[in-house]
Amino acid sequence: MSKQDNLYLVGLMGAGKTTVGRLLARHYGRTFYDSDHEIEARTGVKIPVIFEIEGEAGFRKREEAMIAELTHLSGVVLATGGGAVLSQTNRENLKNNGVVIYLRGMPEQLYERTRHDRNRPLLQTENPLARLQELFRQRDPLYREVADVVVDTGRQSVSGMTRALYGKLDSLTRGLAQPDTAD
Ligand SMILES: Nc1ncnc2c1ncn2[C@@H]1O[C@H](COP(=O)(O)OP(=O)(O)OP(=O)(O)O)[C@@H](O)[C@H]1O
Ligand SMILES: O=C(O)C1=C[C@@H](O)[C@@H](O)[C@H](O)C1
Ligand SMILES: [Mg+2]
Repeated sequence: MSKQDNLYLVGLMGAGKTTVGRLLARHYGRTFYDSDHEIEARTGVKIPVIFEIEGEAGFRKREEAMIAELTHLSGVVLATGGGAVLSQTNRENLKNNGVVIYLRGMPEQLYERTRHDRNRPLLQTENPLARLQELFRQRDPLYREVADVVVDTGRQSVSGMTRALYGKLDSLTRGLAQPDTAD
């Protein structure tokens, strides 16, 4: 398996990893996985319940095992959980087995996108914007460390961002990608 066989998305909560990941998978004819969804499917409960029962540390263990499993597959687009890059093992698995795309959003914008959603336990605080700012400071260097491509989500729409990505990725994955040019 070579690095070009897979595409991995990293970035903070609300960056668009799941949304953009699905579109990339369809475009390149690859199988889409979302590590958060796989963990939920495997445990039969939502992520906030895992945090409640096992704490963040318990969730991170499950996440590490899941990322290891998913980065051993070939021909996939993988949307990772926002905190996956905290683990060095995950960072190595991601860097070694796929082209890593960092969807880079600013905390203020991510706050707007996530404020009505209750499924992100780390944002269930009095001041979720301050939490996103803190997470951005901690994690931006880690996302950059693993990334082959950095895309600022800025004010771009999902479709604008995905189109810009096709151009960058086609040169990185030349010969291996099988774009479905219909979208
Ligand atoms: N570029 C964008 N412009 C506007 N809205 C966006 C953009 N990207 C994502 N969104 C919206 O933001 C919300 C969060 O996106 P999404 O769930 O894909 O993020 P995520 O990175 O997978 O987050 P998490 O790490 O929490 O799983 C969704 O409602 C999505 O439609
Ligand atoms: O940023 C994070 O640490 C998280 C992001 C989500 O994708 C989930 O993996 C979980 O809510 C933790
Ligand atoms: Mg997601």
